[in-house]
Amino acid sequence: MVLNLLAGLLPISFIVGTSVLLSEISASMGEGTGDLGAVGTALALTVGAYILQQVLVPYQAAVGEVIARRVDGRCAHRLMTSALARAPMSVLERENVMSRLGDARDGLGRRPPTPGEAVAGGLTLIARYTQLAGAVVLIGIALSPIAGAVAAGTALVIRRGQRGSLGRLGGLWHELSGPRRRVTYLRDIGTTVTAAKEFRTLGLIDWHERRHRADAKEYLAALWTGRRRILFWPFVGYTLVGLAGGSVLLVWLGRSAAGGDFGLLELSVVLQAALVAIRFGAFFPESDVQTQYGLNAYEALTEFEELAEGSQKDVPRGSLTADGLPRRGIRFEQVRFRYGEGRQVLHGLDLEIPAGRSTAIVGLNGAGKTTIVKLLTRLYDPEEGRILVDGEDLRRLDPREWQRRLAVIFQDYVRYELSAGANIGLGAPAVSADRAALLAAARRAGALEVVEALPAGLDTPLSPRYRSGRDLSGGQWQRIALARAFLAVAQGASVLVLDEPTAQLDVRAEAEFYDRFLDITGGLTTVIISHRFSSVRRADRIVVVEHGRVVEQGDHEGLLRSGGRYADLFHLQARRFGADDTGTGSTR
Ligand SMILES: Nc1ncnc2c1ncn2[C@@H]1O[C@H](COP(=O)(O)OP(=O)(O)OP(=O)(O)O)[C@@H](O)[C@H]1O
Repeated sequence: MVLNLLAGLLPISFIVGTSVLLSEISASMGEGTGDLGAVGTALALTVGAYILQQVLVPYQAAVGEVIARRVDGRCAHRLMTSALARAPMSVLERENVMSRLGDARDGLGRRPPTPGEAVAGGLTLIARYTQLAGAVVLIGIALSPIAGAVAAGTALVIRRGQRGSLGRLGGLWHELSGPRRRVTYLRDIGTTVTAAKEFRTLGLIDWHERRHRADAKEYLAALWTGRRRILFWPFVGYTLVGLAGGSVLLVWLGRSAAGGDFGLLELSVVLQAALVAIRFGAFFPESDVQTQYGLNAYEALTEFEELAEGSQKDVPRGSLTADGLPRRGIRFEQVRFRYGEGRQVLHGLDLEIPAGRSTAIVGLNGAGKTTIVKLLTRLYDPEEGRILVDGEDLRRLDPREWQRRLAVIFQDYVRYELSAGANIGLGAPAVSADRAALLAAARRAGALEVVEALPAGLDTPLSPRYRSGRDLSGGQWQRIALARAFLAVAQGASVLVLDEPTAQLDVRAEAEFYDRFLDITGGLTTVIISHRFSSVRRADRIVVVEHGRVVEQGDHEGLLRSGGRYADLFHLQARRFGADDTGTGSTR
């Protein structure tokens, strides 16, 4: 408050100082003799007020930053304690409460400027530099060209100091991105409803508070030490340059005026022009932060584009049509694959997926089942070996066309915060407005009763964050996702790939799903992935994957008879889940 009071009063002192200065000079000019003493006092008052004002501005900014951090910290703390610990869950899950919680969370996030703001801020520099050029010309004409050069030099040196320090600050910001992400993550997770459930039941609220506080302290300490290192001494240095240049100009001006070298008009012009030049050392709120940080985002964007596009060249983009494929089948031949520099996931995998039949891929966690789907969908390509579709290398097919032949539901499919209809419609955007098609797909997937129980049927938003929105249970979501896949099938996809399609269904729904599955998918090429052996026994072919290789394949009866890995795991799971292990009964 004191700083701000002073910041308000100093410009007034400055006005008084300059007015006294002008009147002293005009009086001395009227008398014909220059009273250097009176002019000097007025000049000292003016310059003093000006210097103090310049020095106060950074303090005002620094104290402002401390206040902002403390108030934000306090608000974030209040938000987190209410969300995590105090508000009853039933209240937290209400649409209007969630929406206010989201607004508060978003409002507390520090948003760096965008590249667009950098461009807009950069344009305002034209005004600043035009103003400087005009001021230099005026000083040059009214006082002397050398004084003009001093004004220009001083302005540019302090400007460079300001901008250079800000640039180095950008580097520090980048360096601290890891710790900053951790603090932001902890703050955000502390204000989400899902975390609130776990944090309460696991008793993590105190842990979270301590962790957030400690991480925030560590991050801010590093940020502020770095800032002081980067900003303080350069600021002192450049300010001294500014003061020296400014003082030279003002003293020169005072002497010339007092000596009667020029009149009131010139004095007023030069005084104001000199101040424009000196002010060039100040921080430009309309452009500096914007151009610095907005460009950080732009640099990250271009670097990302280079990396992404550079590596895109390595990915073959085939052009053969995938229309009607596969007619005979898909074959993985000696496929080897690893994610990035990680360990080998597929070790020479050979796999047949006959067209028009159902293939189940079973195996324990981490065996590589989902990886097979990612290769089949061309999200990745094999490191060695190849995948053939009717004998043609998958890499030679147009990838978009091939992907349209597939209807895939990944294990971690997305639960879109859109209406139930849109969630199903995303399976085939071309018919997403066709309600009959959506309902038919829902019926096929066993999702019709889920849709019908919703207050606005297909139009109900599937998120409690919207008015009259509803959340679904895990199993109900899975049926909606299945309906999405069936819509794609109805629109021409011929390979249906389901990764753990029943993982979240209850036992009865799972049994029902598999009992009906073969009937509703007759004639399609289907690939079902599961780690539950009993559920896929009716598939035409069962492939057992272990450590990235196919270790056994055949039908259920044959695999049981051979007494190998499938039989072992099937019996083990059957005993564990209480299922009838003769291969004919249903899950109890
Ligand atoms: N994006 C990835 N980056 C690095 N490694 C990965 C990635 N995805 C999977 N892996 C690794 O690849 C291996 C096989 O994973 P995959 O998801 O194919 O197994 P899975 O058989 O489908 O397992 P689950 O039954 O648990 O779903 C695992 O060891 C996993 O850690």
